[in-house]
Amino acid sequence: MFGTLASGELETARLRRDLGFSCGGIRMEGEQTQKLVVGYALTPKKKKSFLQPKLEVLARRKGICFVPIDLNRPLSEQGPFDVVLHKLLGKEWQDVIEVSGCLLDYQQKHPEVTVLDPPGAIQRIHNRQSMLEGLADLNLSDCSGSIFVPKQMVVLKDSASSADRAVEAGLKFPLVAKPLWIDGTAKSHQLFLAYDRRSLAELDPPLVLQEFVNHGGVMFKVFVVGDTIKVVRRFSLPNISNCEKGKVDGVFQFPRVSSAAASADNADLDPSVAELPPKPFLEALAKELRILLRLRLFNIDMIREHGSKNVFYVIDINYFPGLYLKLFCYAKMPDYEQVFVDFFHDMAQAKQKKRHCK
Ligand SMILES: O=P(O)(O)O[C@@H]1[C@@H](OP(=O)(O)O)[C@H](OP(=O)(O)O)[C@H](O)[C@H](OP(=O)(O)O)[C@H]1OP(=O)(O)O
Ligand SMILES: Nc1ncnc2c1ncn2[C@@H]1O[C@H](COP(=O)(O)OP(=O)(O)O)[C@@H](O)[C@H]1O
Ligand SMILES: [Mg+2]
Ligand SMILES: [Mg+2]
Repeated sequence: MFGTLASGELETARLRRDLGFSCGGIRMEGEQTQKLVVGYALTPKKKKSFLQPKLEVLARRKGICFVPIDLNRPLSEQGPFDVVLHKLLGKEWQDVIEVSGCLLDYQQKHPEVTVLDPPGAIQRIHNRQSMLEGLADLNLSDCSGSIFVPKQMVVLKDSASSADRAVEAGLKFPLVAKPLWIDGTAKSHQLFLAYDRRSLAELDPPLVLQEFVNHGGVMFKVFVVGDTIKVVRRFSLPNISNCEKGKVDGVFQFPRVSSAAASADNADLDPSVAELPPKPFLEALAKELRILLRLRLFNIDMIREHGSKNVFYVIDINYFPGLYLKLFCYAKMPDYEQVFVDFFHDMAQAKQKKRHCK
């Protein structure tokens, strides 16, 4: 009956069968009455990776359903939605959000609809300077760790003169050069290591120049979905020794060393490098970040300063990242389907309570 389905698909097919689905059919048994309608505006790639059948099946059990938003029609003619979930980049969605005032009008007419997440808050982390603003001032003093952001400088034009400004700003080489804007294209992930000031002239602004922090070649990706936190280990750039700093000149592009395929969760690593950040610390950090960033769906890339116990640097923040890696048939964030269903279910409960209180 299930032919040669991959294990994940086999499990989903079984789920559908147990729930009374005909394979691929939509007959539903055992589903709750509809509790939450989530309208989504996602790229085809993101829809494919996020709306895995297992997520939809588990969601329907809780009365949560996902409905695609038609970008060619006004939002007000669609729905009604309880939640608008979006991650689109580029002009098409900006038109929906801002130019035609579509999403803003919709929000004003339907204040009860939750927009995940506010476009302005997402915009802030699409810029590698503003994404990290305010993090170093977070009040985490009574936790088992401390958080910093690497010293960095924005170069908007003429990277030749940036060398002097970088030295004046006290930045120490090597520097990681990152595109200032994140636009969902591969270009916004083209990063370089610059070992000396002369090599900066070869880089194309707008950029962020960020001090490289030795961290033992392992980084931590901390996923935040509402109140839930999950942390995974990924391989990262190795330390750069003083000897190498003295010998190497130039600028070098490096690949996406910490992508989902570079999981270090099962690697045998030096605990002083690979030990996960303390849970209370991550909980306190996520709580502060939800307030600072005004986001509920994001992840942060953190590195532990090499040789320290729990001195961490946040180097990247991503909005609602891809959660399922089709290539390896596994969720980048462990149990992401159940985490999201619980997240939306809690939202449905809160909305129901609010309606009853009126
Ligand atoms: O799809 P993927 O697997 O490349 O996921 C990207 C993430 O890669 P990773 O989780 O490290 O594998 C990627 O994470 P990094 O920036 O590489 O740390 C981003 O979250 C990216 O979203 P955006 O384009 O920056 O808004 C994510 O892209 P989207 O899935 O959001 O398009
Ligand atoms: N300041 C830094 N110090 C050390 N390594 C860094 C630094 N910034 C980035 N890296 C390395 O480059 C990788 C990608 O950087 P990141 O800022 O997360 O860009 P992206 O958004 O493309 O993931 C990180 O996972 C880490 O391996
Ligand atoms: Mg990153
Ligand atoms: Mg990123």
